[in-house]
Amino acid sequence: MSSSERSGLMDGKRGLIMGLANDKSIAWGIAKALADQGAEIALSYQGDAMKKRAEPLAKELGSNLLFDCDVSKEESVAAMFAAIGDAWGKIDFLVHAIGYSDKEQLRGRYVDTTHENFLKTMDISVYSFTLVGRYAAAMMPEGGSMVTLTYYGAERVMPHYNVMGVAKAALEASVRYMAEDLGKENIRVNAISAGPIKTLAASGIGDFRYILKWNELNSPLRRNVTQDEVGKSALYLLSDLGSGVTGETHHVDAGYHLVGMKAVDAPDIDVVSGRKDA
Ligand SMILES: NC(=O)c1ccc[n+]([C@@H]2O[C@H](COP(=O)([O-])OP(=O)(O)OC[C@H]3O[C@@H](n4cnc5c(N)ncnc54)[C@H](O)[C@@H]3O)[C@@H](O)[C@H]2O)c1
Repeated sequence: MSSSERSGLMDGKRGLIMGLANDKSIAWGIAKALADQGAEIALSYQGDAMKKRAEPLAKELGSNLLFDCDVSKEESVAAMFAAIGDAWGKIDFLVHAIGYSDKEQLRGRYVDTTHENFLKTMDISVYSFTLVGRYAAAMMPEGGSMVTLTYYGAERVMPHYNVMGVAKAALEASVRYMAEDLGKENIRVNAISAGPIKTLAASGIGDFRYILKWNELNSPLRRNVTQDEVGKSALYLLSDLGSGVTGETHHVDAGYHLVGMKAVDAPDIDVVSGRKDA
């Protein structure tokens, strides 16, 4: 949706979007879609390396609430929410677009996942949503809406997704439990299951170009989705348009999740070239 189609769906709403790495981030696609509709946005990134990319993006949105927050440290999360509380008092929405696993283990066999990486992956990719959801809910006295990002590798085995698939399955389950816990407070909790998109995090997954090409050739829409399309779906879930929806995992993947086997008209491809000459 361009600003010319602005309908003010998010006028008067304020919230936090976590997981900004650069302008390819899904967090950025969502931030743009919400800002276009009038939302006031606080943003978070992690670590000095991301700061120089995050600062101009925050400026572009006119946001002066930009935080360096490491979700594996509760004191970092607490400090950020305290600062947002000082500035705004309350919030209406939260976006969690954060995931992590050692990229050496996003190839090869799942069964070889180390204990250390299993725990770290679960901490950053699963527990952190529960943690920030708890802090955010405390700042939503009149209700609100939360969205996290997941992937089809939670439901089916995907090449190289390994421990991230196990983590995303746990994340989707935690969305359902959080939806029940917070529903009585008029807080909705949903996940968007996005199709593959070329981002910093995705580049750590083995053979990602092959996965991208396979989805493009075999999804019902015969293409991949964009960060802007994920942004538009997040707008639906975070605005009043999604008022009756909670506990849902909503696929924004050009329909790939319903596919059972290679499309008859799709060319076969190989991992090395990305596409085999028939
Ligand atoms: N790109 C895809 O193909 C795709 C598909 C489905 C779901 N997702 C999910 O979307 C979300 C956003 O990823 P993205 O693809 O936009 O990539 P990205 O690299 O732009 O974003 C990932 C973010 O996670 C943050 N992060 C990692 N460890 C952190 C920590 N300890 N504390 C705070 N932040 C931390 C990074 O700083 C980064 O901003 C992730 O949950 C990812 O699994 C991505």
